[in-house]
Amino acid sequence: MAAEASTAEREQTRLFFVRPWVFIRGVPALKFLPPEGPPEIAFAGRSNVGKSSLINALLSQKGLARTSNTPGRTQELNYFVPDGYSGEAGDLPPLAVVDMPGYGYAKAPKEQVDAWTKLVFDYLRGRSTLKRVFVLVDSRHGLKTNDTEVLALLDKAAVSYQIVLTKADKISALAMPKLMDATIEAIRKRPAAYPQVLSTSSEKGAGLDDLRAAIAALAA
Ligand SMILES: Nc1nc2c(ncn2[C@@H]2O[C@H](COP(=O)(O)OP(=O)(O)OP(=O)(O)O)[C@@H](O)[C@H]2O)c(=O)[nH]1
Ligand SMILES: [Mg+2]
Repeated sequence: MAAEASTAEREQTRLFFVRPWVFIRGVPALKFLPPEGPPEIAFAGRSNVGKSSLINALLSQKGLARTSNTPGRTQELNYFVPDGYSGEAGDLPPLAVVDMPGYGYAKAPKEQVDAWTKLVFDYLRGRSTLKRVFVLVDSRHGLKTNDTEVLALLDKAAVSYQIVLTKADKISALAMPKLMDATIEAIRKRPAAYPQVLSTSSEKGAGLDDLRAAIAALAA
């Protein structure tokens, strides 16, 4: 259960998310990253878990991040910032949100999968301004081996991460508490894991306010 937020905290969160956000840059390789400076948060997870959909739902902007039924939709590190900032040196936003290519998609050509995986892993372990990685896990599947590999990498690099169980509307109300308990147990001893696990549905809007509050707190 999230701690009760004060009225001031709730107002800060609302103001943060009420403004429009814009796409500023797609990064196909690390040398194209924007200058390091503002705090960044990233959405990582297996292909098709709902990373781009969750960003759109959080920012209340359908179509901002491109989504698809077909895994492998997001192919670059896509940067989103509040409107009015270019993200260039001297015009840095209070926070950048990064949508990432998914990992674990076996059907794309091998060179492409290898390139995405390298990009994702290099970014996750090497970006000093990365405040937290939200590792999204499909509620129907739970943590898989390649998720655990990513968690191990983040533990090793000491990058804070938080698990978000996505597509909560796809499992029964009875199954969710069990999955939640199993997930909390699975991360209990992981050094860089944030102990609170969130569940969301981009489709139904569930869990979004808790995630927004977590993000606004990271930008403060
Ligand atoms: N029922 C339901 N479907 C969802 C939800 N979130 C995403 N989806 C669907 O899942 C599919 C994948 O969503 P995306 O947001 O494109 O997933 P992604 O993780 O960004 O995928 P890649 O960029 O390919 O790695 C789309 O068909 C979405 O409509 C949700 O909360 N509930
Ligand atoms: Mg995507």
